[in-house]
Amino acid sequence: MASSVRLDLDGNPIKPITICMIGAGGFIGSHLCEKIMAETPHKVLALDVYNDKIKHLLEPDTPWAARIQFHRLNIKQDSRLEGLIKMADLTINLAAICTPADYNTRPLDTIYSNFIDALPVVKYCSENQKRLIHFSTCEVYGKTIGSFLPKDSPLRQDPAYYVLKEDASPCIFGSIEKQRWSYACAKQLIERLIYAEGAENGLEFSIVRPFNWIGPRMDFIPGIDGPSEGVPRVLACFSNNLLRQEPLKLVDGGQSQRTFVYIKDAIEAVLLMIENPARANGHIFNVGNPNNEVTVKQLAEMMTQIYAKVSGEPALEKPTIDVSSKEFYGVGYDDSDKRIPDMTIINQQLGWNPKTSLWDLLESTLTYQHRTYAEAIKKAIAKPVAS
Ligand SMILES: NC(=O)c1ccc[n+]([C@@H]2O[C@H](COP(=O)([O-])OP(=O)(O)OC[C@H]3O[C@@H](n4cnc5c(N)ncnc54)[C@H](O)[C@@H]3O)[C@@H](O)[C@H]2O)c1
Ligand SMILES: O=c1ccn([C@@H]2O[C@H](COP(=O)(O)OP(=O)(O)O[C@H]3OC[C@](O)(CO)[C@H]3O)[C@@H](O)[C@H]2O)c(=O)[nH]1
Repeated sequence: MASSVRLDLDGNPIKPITICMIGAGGFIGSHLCEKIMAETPHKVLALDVYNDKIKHLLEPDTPWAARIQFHRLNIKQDSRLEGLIKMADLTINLAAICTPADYNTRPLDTIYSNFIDALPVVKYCSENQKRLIHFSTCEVYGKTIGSFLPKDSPLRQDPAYYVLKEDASPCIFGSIEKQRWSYACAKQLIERLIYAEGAENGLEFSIVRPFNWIGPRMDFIPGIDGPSEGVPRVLACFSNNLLRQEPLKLVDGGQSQRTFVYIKDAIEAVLLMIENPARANGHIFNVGNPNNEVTVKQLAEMMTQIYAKVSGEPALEKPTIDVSSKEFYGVGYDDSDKRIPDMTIINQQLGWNPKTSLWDLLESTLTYQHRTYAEAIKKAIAKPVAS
């Protein structure tokens, strides 16, 4: 922990607080807990059904042992939830089903997880006058306005038709049978509910819209620390292919575009929100890196090149294959075409900017993936399958 007094962005000393972090055992939660333990005096009540990704933080002999407590609970059905929120000054809700392969195949679980299960959290924060930082998603923007223009329209090059602004862009989803949008729609409704609690009942809130945060500990590698048939998000899918020396699968040609931000940059933005309530309350924040835009095909090519460098293994002669979205995700899949975050609000309120280039963040992440999984994959491949 830093020994000097921490100051907020307005030069005031920051008082140590207690944070109830729901979903603390996930990808973002694990990095946020790490940062809070290493750099701040705050306490964390870490709630999740799993703790594998934060085990290293829960050892009794760490310098922060008295500041982190793990509570294994499912927020769907646990009477301890309100008490834990009451014990804290701030609640951060990260809990969600948030892998696209689930949105069209498990739409009910997706909607319950992202809307119904989040309701009591909002209610307890509002009733007990506790501050809430809620994790939404960039998917609430859906498709860009530009995607509806003719392919050759010059307006497609105009940022007004594709840059996504918290307070101006519309939310454009596909039809109801495109169940891909069940997640975005549930997240949109919980955002509206939180906003209304702020307007009508004075709830102090901030909403975070992450734009493809990536880095170590994201999701799982199928058959190693997750189900063999499971489909994680693209970073883990491509890592799995590279580790197994298989071609990377490009869904519908990999033409969709994404901006990727390094988890460690993004966590800095969340810490600024935590420690600057007067600047963060009442705002919705895009958190992404507009400079790191690629098509999914370009991402696959970059990851192939970087993995060859960090592993010392030569790249495949044919590193990618095309697969239809119906084959890969099933019926009801649809996609966001392009996601560039407007950075005005986070810049104005918190002075935050991302630092890490896509190349650098992939190099450190793939070094981690290789170090963590290469041996286990080799063993799994060598093991004869039981007949
Ligand atoms: N990673 C990104 O780029 C990204 C992008 C957009 C939105 N988000 C949002 O950020 C949040 C965190 O995402 P992540 O990438 O860390 O995902 P994650 O799946 O790694 O983490 C979510 C955690 O919530 C826990 N959880 C889920 N349901 C729960 C329940 N009922 N009770 C207790 N714990 C429960 C899970 O066990 C998991 O550990 C989610 O709300 C997600 O929608 C993330
Ligand atoms: O093997 C694969 C896996 C995926 N794709 C394509 O890559 C694009 C990105 O996919 P992914 O990271 O899995 O998810 P999305 O960006 O579409 O959605 C996420 O964004 C934020 C969040 O809310 C939470 O993380 C989530 O919904 C996409 O075009 C896939 O089709 C691929 O080609 N090959």
